[in-house]
This record gives sequence, C-alpha cells and structure tokens, in this order.
Amino acid sequence: MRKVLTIAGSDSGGGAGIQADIKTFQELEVFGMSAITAITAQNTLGVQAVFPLTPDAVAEQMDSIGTDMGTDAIKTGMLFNGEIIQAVSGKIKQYGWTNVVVDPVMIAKGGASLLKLDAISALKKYLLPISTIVTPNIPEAEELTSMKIESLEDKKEAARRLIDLGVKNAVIKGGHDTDPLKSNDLLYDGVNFIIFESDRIQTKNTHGTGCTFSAAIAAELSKGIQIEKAVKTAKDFIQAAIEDQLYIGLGHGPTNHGAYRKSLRETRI
Ligand SMILES: Nc1ncnc2c1ncn2[C@@H]1O[C@H](COP(=O)(O)OP(=O)(O)OP(=O)(O)O)[C@@H](O)[C@H]1O
Ligand SMILES: Cc1ncc(CO)c(N)n1
Repeated sequence: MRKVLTIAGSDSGGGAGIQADIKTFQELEVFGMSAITAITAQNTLGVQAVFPLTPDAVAEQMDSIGTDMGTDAIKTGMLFNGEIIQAVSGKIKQYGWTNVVVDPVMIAKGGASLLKLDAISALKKYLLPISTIVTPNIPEAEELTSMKIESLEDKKEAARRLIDLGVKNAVIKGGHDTDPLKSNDLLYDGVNFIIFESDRIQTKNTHGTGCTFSAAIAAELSKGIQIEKAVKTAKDFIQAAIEDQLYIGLGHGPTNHGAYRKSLRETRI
C-alpha cells in the first residue's frame, strides 16, 4: 500500500487540517501518516485558539517516519511560522522525499491567521523550490505573487510567477472566485494551462475544502499517477464531498469525505 504523510495542523472540529487529510487518504486507499505542526481549538464557527508545536517537535515526527516507514508523497498544510517551514523543508531534503504537495494555508474561513505574515518569505525561499505542486486559493496566490487576481489572465500570470519561484506545478483554486456559477481551478505545469471546471454549489458548508483537495492530489501522486490526472481526481473528490451535504455545526460545516467512494460504488452497480 502507498504511504502519504501530512504535515499540518490539527482541527478539533474534524473538517480541515490533519483530520480532513487522513480521512481523504483513507477514502483514496493510501496509508495516512501525520506530523502535527499546531493544535487548533476550532469548530464550524471559527478558530478559538492556536497552540503551535516547536520546530523540533515537528522535525522529530518527520524523523520517526523517515527512519522507519518512509513515504511515497507528502502534503503540507498549516505550517504557522518560518521556523517550522525551515524545519519541514530541511527534513524533506534530508530524506530526499518527492511528490511534495504544498497547500499554502494562510487564513481560516473565519479570518484567523494560520500562518504568520513574515513566514510567507520562508515559504517562497525554502519550501516552494522543493515542491511538486502548490495549491493556493485566490487570496493566497495574491500574497505569494504580490499581484491582484481579477480575471483568467491574472490567474495565468500568477501561475507563471509561482513557477518562477521554483515549484514545478501550480493550481490556483476557484473557491474564492467572484463567478457565481462556477468554481473552476487552473493548473499550470510551466508549459500548458488546464482548466478544471465545476459548477459552484450553493452552500456555506465548505470548511476544509482546500485541505481535502490537496490531500487527494498527494494520495494520487503517491500511486505514481501524473499531475493532471491527480488534480482531476481531487476535483471530482471535492465536488462529491461538497455536494453530499452533512449539515454539521452552526457555521461553515465540513464536507462529506465518504461521498466520492460512495459515488464510485454506485456507478459500478
Ligand atoms: N461552492 C463550491 N462549489 C464547488 N466547488 C467548490 C466550492 N467552493 C470551493 N470549491 C472547490 O473546492 C476546492 C478548494 O477550493 P477553495 O478555493 O475553497 O480552497 P481553500 O480556500 O483553500 O479552502 P479551505 O481554506 O476551506 O480549506 C477547489 O477545487 C474549489 O474549486
Ligand atoms: C488546522 C487547519 N488547517 C487548515 C485550515 C484551512 O481550512 C483550517 N481551518 N485549519
């Protein structure tokens, strides 16, 4: 069985972070492992508290995996500060790990900061150059590229700038797009632009969509699947998860991680 490591924050509410990643790995039939960067006290209403771990604590978790089990792919989520980013990048290099998916998590839906502002430069300097794919939403892509994104042309220019930072592929997600009917994602591999179209689902229950999407890409890459196909599966996975609503909590509820596999079973019958 292929193994995938998530390096991310814990979401007590179970919809985002480590919890979303492990559920996604399980559904896509890969063996999930974790290195926790921070513990958040969080629910569908927002983030009540953040308790970061030390860079050494993160590095030791990665050593535990590196010296025994190894991994076929990695996904990074909430990294919180520059010191953790440096520790994570150093360990990825030390173990020569490939298939590195970086979800540059910055701000939670309720506005809480999950990455210190001064850590953005560390992300660009240490992590993006050793990444296979980066998966920003629109505000994150704007931060990383220092430009405003208001059109498809802007998205393409931002994707080009991300590749210039050393990452091999970039997918700019459409969840925060102003288009009321579509939530399209744009993939750029340094040569071609590919648009992954989907209808925008009218719902407030989109907590953890970005975590789930990037975890699904990592799961597929661990199986040796090519980037374009991995992103397509991730897109189908998140579309199914948002569509099959759970109505948990009073705020932005989680998505249903079991929906994609359920839909595959139903089409087989
Ligand atoms: N309402 C929606 N309908 C359909 N797809 C959506 C919707 N909202 C988000 N998506 C899809 O979910 C994925 C994640 O995108 P999004 O831009 O929401 O990420 P994010 O802001 O990083 O998520 P989060 O911070 O909640 O984890 C993308 O594939 C996007 O197109
Ligand atoms: C722990 C954690 N990681 C990522 C996100 C972004 O969705 C969140 N809300 N919480």
